[in-house]
Amino acid sequence: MTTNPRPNRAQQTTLRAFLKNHANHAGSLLKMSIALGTFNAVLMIASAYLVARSIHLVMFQQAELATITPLLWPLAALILARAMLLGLSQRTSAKAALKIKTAMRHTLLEKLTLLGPSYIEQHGHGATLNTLHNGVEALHDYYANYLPSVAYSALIPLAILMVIFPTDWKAGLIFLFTAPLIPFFMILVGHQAEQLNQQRWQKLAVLGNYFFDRLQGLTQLKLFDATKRELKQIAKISDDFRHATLSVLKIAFLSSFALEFFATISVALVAVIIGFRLFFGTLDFATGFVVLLLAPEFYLPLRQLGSHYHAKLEGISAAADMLKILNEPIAENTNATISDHSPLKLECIEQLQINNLNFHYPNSHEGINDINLTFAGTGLYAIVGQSGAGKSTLLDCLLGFNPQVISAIVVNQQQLTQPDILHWQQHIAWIPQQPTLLFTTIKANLLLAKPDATAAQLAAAVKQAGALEFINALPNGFDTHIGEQGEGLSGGQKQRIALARAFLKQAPILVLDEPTAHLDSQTEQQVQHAINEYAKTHLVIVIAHRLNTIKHAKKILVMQKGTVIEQGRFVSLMQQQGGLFNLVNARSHRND
Ligand SMILES: Nc1ncnc2c1ncn2[C@@H]1O[C@H](COP(=O)(O)OP(=O)(O)OP(=O)(O)O)[C@@H](O)[C@H]1O
Repeated sequence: MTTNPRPNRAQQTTLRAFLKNHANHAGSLLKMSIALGTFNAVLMIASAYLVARSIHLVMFQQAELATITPLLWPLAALILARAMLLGLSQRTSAKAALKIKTAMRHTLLEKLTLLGPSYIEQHGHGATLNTLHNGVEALHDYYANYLPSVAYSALIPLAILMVIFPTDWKAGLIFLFTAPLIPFFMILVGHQAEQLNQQRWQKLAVLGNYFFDRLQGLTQLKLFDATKRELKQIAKISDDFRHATLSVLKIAFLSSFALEFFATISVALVAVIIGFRLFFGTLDFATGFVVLLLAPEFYLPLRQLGSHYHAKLEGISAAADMLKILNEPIAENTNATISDHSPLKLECIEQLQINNLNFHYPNSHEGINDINLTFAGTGLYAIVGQSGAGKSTLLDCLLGFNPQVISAIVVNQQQLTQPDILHWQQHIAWIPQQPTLLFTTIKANLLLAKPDATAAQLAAAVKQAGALEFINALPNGFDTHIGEQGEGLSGGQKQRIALARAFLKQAPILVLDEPTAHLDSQTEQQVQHAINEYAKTHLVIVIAHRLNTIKHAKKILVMQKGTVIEQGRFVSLMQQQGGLFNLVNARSHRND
């Protein structure tokens, strides 16, 4: 995982512009929320006038209840309207934030899909998850609270000044000169707080990566008796994070205290001056009382801006991580987007070609070179080679996980482009070495491939994968809940569920990585038979080690050091005594 240095001034401007641009996803909702909030403030000013007038009538003109009733009714209506406006405005801004967060997650996921799994591996699953989840969540307060409060801090004091100046210009002047104190102090502490908050986010990303890694490898850590050591390390990283959080909180408390202090002093100053003027009779009670009622309301939006300043810091720090993902260049065709409207036409696969495929991992010489292959629409193709020969890399490129080289793939004479990737992937069923099974029932896991599958289709696919017997033997059959990553099932059982899911999808291309690795010899035969049957009508590409798989292949592709060194049928390749011959011999020696 890499850590971001603190963004400089130009980058911060970019981050603010980025957050502002994203507000456009719910621009009208945000504007509506601000308009409702501002209208609420206008009603507040009107109710202050009504309250002051009523009290003035009662105290100085001994007015009866009947005299002030015409003032009290509108006052009650104003109070009710204000409560409704406040609720509506908050609801609208929350809705806007939700819309923006959804759009942001969508944009990030699209970009991550384009960048492929290698980007996530390089930057850490925990850190990426942190950006996608905590980062996007941190934007909620930014859009729902901070942005509206920026608008209120300008609009509401302005509205109050507009009515105070004609009423009592001296009080207006006090408001005018004390108001800037609050934003000034906020900017002063904000700079330091921004830096500390950025550091806090970096520490959170490190913590996320560390937790994710250790949780995944918990069993192995236990076996190596390394849990205590790791716990110490986790405690240390958590402590670093705690210190970083406390530093931010210290600044936040300090700034809130200062803002409250300035606001209170300003209100007190107005109150003292009004008091003196009332005492010396240079001001009438109703005017003085209106000013006193409006004084706290004048500073309230500025105080709220101060209390939401933390949301701004969080938003900016989270945006830095997001922008890093979104600005990550894709080697070729950087303007490409993933589209649901791919021009690719694929009713069935007649031919699949890989032309001049060259791929290298970022900052590394490792990868695959000069791959040129042709696959027919049906048949079993086996990819073999020593560990590190480039088999998985080749499959990753074929599956569109490395979008920058997608144009090397030609299907039915159509060259793929980046917008085709999603559409292309829908035509492939893929079973990696460790297939993903979700924390739900077996049935739900199977239906992921074809949500509308009938019970008969489900049973047929499961039977074909040799999984029907063991699923039926489970206490709840298809409704048995399995843990995360298929916890509660054996390796072979997980593999067969994944296979059944692939069969259910009936994709024209089935790609498998070591499909029989975890199976006993009887199940291996069953599964191999099922794969061979599927290959009669579909294209099956498999990374294979077992002789059984290789022998039945229509073509074997032998890889070495990132290139395909030979290809052909088993018997002829063995007769050539080349790469495959050496591999088979080395393996049989190992087994001896
Ligand atoms: N994310 C990565 N970053 C950098 N290099 C990588 C990455 N993944 C793989 N490699 C390198 O690329 C080469 C090909 O790896 P690949 O995983 O494709 O081999 P393989 O034939 O599938 O190996 P195995 O049979 O052990 O799974 C190896 O030298 C490997 O070290």
